[in-house]
Amino acid sequence: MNLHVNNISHSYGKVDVLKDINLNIEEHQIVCLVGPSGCGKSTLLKLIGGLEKPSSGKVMQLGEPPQHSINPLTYIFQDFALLPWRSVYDNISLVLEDHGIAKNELKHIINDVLARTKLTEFANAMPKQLSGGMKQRVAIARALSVRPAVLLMDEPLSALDSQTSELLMDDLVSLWDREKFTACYVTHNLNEAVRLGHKIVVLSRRPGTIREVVSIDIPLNERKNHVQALDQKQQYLWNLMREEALLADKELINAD
Ligand SMILES: Nc1ncnc2c1ncn2[C@@H]1O[C@H](COP(=O)(O)OP(=O)(O)OP(=O)(O)O)[C@@H](O)[C@H]1O
Repeated sequence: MNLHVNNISHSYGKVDVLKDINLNIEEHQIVCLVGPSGCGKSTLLKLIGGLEKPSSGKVMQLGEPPQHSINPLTYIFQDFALLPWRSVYDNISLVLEDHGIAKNELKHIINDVLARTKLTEFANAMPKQLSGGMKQRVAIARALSVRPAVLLMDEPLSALDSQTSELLMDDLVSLWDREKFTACYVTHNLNEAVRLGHKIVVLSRRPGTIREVVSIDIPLNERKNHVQALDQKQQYLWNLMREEALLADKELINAD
């Protein structure tokens, strides 16, 4: 399934947040949204996920979601959003319950996503026993278990230290390699964007418009061997954003 963002503009009251956004999210691609603070990245993700309705324009779903998809547009949040009183296994089963899935099938789905995210031996652990990186892996496993058409990821690594983020980026790349998924990934971290994005959408300051869409053709699993090319892309992105990031930063300070 592809998503087409068709001429979306959005305001909160008198504040214009997004203006004339047109964007394609193609099946099996990871599209990263970057841009200065407050430019509307998370808002755009919410509009794409249907959590909010745009002031004008629409998001079109083209084609069918994967077979047996329980939740075609599935979120992964920065703060993991696990229930502390449920084990890893039960946090995943939570999103599958009440969908009429036979017990055996449910077990199969959960064991499969636990294996894919290397969590099998932690099935019975409670969230408080897990590191931040492990918690986010559980959140990723839970999201994959519902067979999403598009994963909507809002700064999923930003609560983690840099080494853990590195490991999780590797995990995301190998998950994508094994079974291609489609994702829209909000980040303020340009290193994440160049490591994970097939397409990187650079938004301007608020009201966010699309300044440029930068494509990276290097396969995800080869990117670590192309440090120089990625550094150049990252520098290019930063040059596009630098002045606006400085202005956005000042705006926040002035607003205090
Ligand atoms: N529910 C809301 N009601 C009113 N204003 C909102 C709401 N959500 C976001 N905003 C405002 O819309 C603007 C864009 O916010 P958004 O969180 O989408 O930006 P962002 O690019 O994700 O920011 P950041 O990089 O700082 O996380 C901000 O000025 C924010 O204060």
